[in-house]
Amino acid sequence: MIINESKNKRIVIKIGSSSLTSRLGDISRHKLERLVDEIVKLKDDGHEVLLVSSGAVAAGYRRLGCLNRPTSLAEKQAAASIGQGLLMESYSERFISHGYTASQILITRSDFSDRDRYHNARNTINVLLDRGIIPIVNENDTVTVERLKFGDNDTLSAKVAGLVDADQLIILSDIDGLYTDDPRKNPDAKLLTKVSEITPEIEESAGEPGSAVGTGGMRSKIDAVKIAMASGISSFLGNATSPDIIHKAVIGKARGTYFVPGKNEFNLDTKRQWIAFHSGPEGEIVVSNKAKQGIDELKSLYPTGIRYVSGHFKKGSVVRIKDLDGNEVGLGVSNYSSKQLIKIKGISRDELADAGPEEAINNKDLVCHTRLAVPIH
Ligand SMILES: Nc1ncnc2c1ncn2[C@@H]1O[C@H](COP(=O)(O)OP(=O)(O)O)[C@@H](O)[C@H]1O
Ligand SMILES: N[C@@H](CCC(=O)OP(=O)(O)O)C(=O)O
Repeated sequence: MIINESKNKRIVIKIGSSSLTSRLGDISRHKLERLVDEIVKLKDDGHEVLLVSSGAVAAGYRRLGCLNRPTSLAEKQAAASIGQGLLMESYSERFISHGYTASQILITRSDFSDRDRYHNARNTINVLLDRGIIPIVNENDTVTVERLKFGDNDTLSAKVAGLVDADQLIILSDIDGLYTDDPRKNPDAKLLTKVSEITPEIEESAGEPGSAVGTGGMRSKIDAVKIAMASGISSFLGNATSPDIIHKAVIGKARGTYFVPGKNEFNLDTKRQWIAFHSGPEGEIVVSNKAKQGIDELKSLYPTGIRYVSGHFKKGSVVRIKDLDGNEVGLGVSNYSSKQLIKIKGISRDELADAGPEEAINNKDLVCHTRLAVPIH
């Protein structure tokens, strides 16, 4: 795998709990410092680095008085409240010892579902990266209710990589990469070194976490890679304990799995990423078969193609687009409120005259599910 080494890149690195913890399940300072030292080499080479780090629960549960990693939500959140500060302290101390500054960013899903807050997060992170700071992102575990959780840091890292237009997403775990099956269960499983399409076989092979501290297992890593691919970002999955793994991953010489977005990938811009992965749709419109075909071809949707409208939404809201059989075919930003759409549905462009924009949904504000084989929301 040959990668242009000379260009300074924007790299998002995700470190899972399993890569930061000892066999007892608490934070291993040695592992953390080794990874920081590797990141420092990238910084010295001129790359911009953003870290998505798990480990808050692992770092905090003992001081909470638990003997083992807790399983109840309230205890996990309490442990994260203690552990997040301790985790950041360890990161900050080590980065500062090398002359670099780290910053903490805690995110909940609702921070991303609001478009202004999404943009604000992007602007803030850009300032930090421009000034050579290493932002360290984690889910804001302590305050997040289950329903509003990103759930795992794998998909969070891919969404952050999209937000900041990263050149590469590096996911470090306790395994050498993606295998044809969970190698802990199947000794004949083979390592896949390059993947340019997430096939149904790959989806099936991706199993549960391999340790008691991991959250999403290979399943959530594949979901993350799909989000990165849809955003046009290359990913790498490898073992955090393998020497010099981060530098080698960047130059394309690491043992692990490289995921390369194929030419046919949709390559969502930031607006479409927001519509696809973050927005909270507020209503539904059902479209004719002809209009559905247009959506599959990523063409704008006109009022004439709309059959039914349901829900109460304002102009500018994201709506689900369904076909006549009730299957969701896409998502889009409506140029009209639900009230207005009910009035103009089914009418032709000529009849619409000067009542408003010709398109009910502009193709730039449209995400089509058939072109986007990734989990939405
Ligand atoms: N097809 C697969 N290839 C590689 N690992 C797999 C596969 N299916 C399941 N796994 C398991 O996923 C684990 C990594 O996920 P996880 O435990 O959540 O780690 P992390 O804490 O780094 O996020 C591996 O240790 C492995 O046992
Ligand atoms: N936010 C949680 C970790 C969530 C998570 O995704 O964990 P992991 O599967 O180890 O990357 C924490 O900091 O403990």
